[in-house]
Amino acid sequence: MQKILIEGGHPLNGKVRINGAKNSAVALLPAALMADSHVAIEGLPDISDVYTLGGLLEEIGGKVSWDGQTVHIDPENMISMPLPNGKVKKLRASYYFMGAMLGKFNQAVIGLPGGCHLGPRPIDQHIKGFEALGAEVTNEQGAIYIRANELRGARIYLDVVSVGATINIMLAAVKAKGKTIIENAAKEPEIIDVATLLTNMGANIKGVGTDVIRIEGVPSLNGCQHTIIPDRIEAGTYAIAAAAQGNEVIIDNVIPQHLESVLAKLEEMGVAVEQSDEQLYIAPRHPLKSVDVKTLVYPGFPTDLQQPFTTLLTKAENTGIITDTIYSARLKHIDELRRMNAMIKVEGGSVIVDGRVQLEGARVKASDLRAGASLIIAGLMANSVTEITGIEHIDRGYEKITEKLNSLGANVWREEMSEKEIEQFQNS
Ligand SMILES: CC(=O)N[C@H]1[C@@H](OP(=O)(O)OP(=O)(O)OC[C@H]2O[C@@H](n3ccc(=O)[nH]c3=O)[C@H](O)[C@@H]2O)O[C@H](CO)[C@@H](O)[C@@H]1O
Ligand SMILES: C=C(OP(=O)(O)O)C(=O)O
Repeated sequence: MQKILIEGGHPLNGKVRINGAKNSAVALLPAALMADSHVAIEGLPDISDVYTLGGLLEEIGGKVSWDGQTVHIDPENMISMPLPNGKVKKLRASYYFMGAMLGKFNQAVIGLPGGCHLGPRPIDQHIKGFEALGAEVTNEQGAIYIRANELRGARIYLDVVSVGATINIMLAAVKAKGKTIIENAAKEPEIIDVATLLTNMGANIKGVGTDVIRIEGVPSLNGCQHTIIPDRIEAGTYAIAAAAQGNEVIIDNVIPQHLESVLAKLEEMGVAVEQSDEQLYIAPRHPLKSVDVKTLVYPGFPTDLQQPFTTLLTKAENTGIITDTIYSARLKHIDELRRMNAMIKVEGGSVIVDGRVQLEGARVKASDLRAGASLIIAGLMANSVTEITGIEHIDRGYEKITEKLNSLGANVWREEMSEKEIEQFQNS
């Protein structure tokens, strides 16, 4: 088991390249199982979530191989097999095996997903969608059993705008007989990316990126080649790190439109932001102004950048307020930031962050992926060494984070934890 150490205070300069989007990758891989023949996906990020899902595809008989940046999936020998335990519990996106296997085999048995603990994360809207398509769904001892004689298109109104439910219903519906309409659908770029893959496989999907998605079922899906979109959350994390501790940072391989809400907030704080087709240039002008942030569904400010942004606000000149309307309990970073000298209060569902604080290095624990990102940024800003445990969460979503930060001038490294440290970590 390893920890990450950061000697803070070094200014960030230079260029960092962003990899393929985690939240696309984790849906593209299960989607690939629906094809009748070989699927190649280019640019998947080198992160543990991708390997976990690759392992699940292999468990059901798929052949998965890497050729540099491209992952090849041969689904010919895949079979309908229950996946109640093991890898499915390691991440959230294993729930996409529900929609994909239901769509392909008319049945699926999948353990309840793991992933970041952000407060309650129900999947009632996924289930509502599967049932509307004609499936019977039961929850037996922590696994979801889904069976259908035949899937038939349906009109489905999502009571909550959900990324996962939108993608899962899309997966289950692409081969269903007739027309499916998903209303109040989520509009995240990753949903468009998954729909692009499915369309390349022969699916008939219209309206992705709007809140009404129309799907005409097709009898079969062929293999194809697909290139993943860049990770807007990874790009946003580096943009926030650059605003906090940078001089001039260029973020390469990014779609700037995917980050408009975040870039607007950075500009409001006085950060110089320039955009070109595939790059962002970020240069902070201190002192940074305080801002208030409310997370919303896309194209609003993403909940996945709420925790990193909290860290940035500790450096602003006044008090900033962050309200997460998607996951109001996504707060596990706060006590850890307080250990680093941050002055943060939680009041009435909002996080109130005092600026003008010099963060200090401390021993802290990442309890979820973006809490980890917020602590890494705090470590870069702190005036001594920060030790972060729980880094398996960070490795779920950030490719080569220590190498990338060091290439920007940071001093970040990994160390093996001693037995005593592991014991303390496990008991904490
Ligand atoms: C693998 C992946 O893509 N993860 C992302 C995905 O998670 P995930 O797909 O799990 O998040 P959702 O968009 O589904 O959740 C949005 C909100 O809807 C609620 N909800 C969701 C489904 C449901 O059936 N019932 C229900 O009430 C959730 O509790 C939450 O409050 O979108 C989140 C919101 O942008 C991001 O933080 C996660 O990084
Ligand atoms: C919450 C996240 O991931 P997951 O949904 O996979 O837990 C995230 O990427 O910030």
